[in-house]
Amino acid sequence: MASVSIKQVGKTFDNKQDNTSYTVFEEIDLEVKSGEFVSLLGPSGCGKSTLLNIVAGLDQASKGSVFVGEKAVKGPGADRGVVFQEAALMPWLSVLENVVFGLKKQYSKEEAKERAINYLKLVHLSKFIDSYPHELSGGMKQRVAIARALAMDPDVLLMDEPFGALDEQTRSMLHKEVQYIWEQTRKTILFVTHNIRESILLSDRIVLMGTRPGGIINVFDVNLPRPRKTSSKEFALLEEQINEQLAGEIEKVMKEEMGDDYNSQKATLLYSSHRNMGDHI
Ligand SMILES: Nc1ncnc2c1ncn2[C@@H]1O[C@H](COP(=O)(O)OP(=O)(O)OP(=O)(O)O)[C@@H](O)[C@H]1O
Repeated sequence: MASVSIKQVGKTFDNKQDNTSYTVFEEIDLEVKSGEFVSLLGPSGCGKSTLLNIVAGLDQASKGSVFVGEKAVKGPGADRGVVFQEAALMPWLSVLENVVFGLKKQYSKEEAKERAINYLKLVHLSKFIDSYPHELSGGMKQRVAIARALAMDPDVLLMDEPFGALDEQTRSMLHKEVQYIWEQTRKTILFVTHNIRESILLSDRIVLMGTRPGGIINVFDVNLPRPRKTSSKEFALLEEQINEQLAGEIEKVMKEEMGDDYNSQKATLLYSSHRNMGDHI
């Protein structure tokens, strides 16, 4: 297990074609403690994925640095496992072979197989180890992707909207699964979502990001006992609080994007009746 320290990280994308640049965020400071589950929540385009990719070493910060434990992030590494919205499994390999694939360098054939089977057990896919990706549902594919990441025994699990493309029931089942996995493994988890409920259900802390200028606008501690009930009064209260702040951010973005076409009444109608703003941001 290891902590993640994001220190004064800024990111600017340069567009060489027209010599312009776009600063996503100027300076982000965030400390994710060892074993902590932290969600990044915010409107579309605020830079959640960009920040996660920088921590993953898939993208480079324009300034600042990221540490996993004591080690500075210089690129992708086995200490960080990443799960994306799409499972990206190799279709010509079975479920077992997909998980074994990344383990071949580090482990003997037998060890890799045993390890893969254990992690597929953890995500409750023992019965499907010989199936091929096209025979699996979207939720099952994501469970394979999670097993594949965990089998490498990373210190940190980075998840970028892992359930964003799934239906509500499957998503809800996978929430339970992730909580179970987190309790079993106590990995440090950084989780990108635009779903308020999902973030309250799963996280110890929710980092709310804003846009233009991008950055952290608030951090919410979720001091609710697990497993969390969406029907509880405390849950609803926190949801309302986050919703209010997020709605303000979204309105700001819409105003900028629409300019004179922006109609605040219309926007309020569109957004305010949805507590779970997941589909709208
Ligand atoms: N490679 C790139 N080149 C130029 N701009 C980029 C690049 N990647 C991302 N951006 C821009 O950076 C901003 C942040 O993008 P990012 O995908 O991190 O946001 P996000 O909060 O994850 O959004 P979403 O919830 O829609 O996935 C966006 O305005 C996006 O257009």
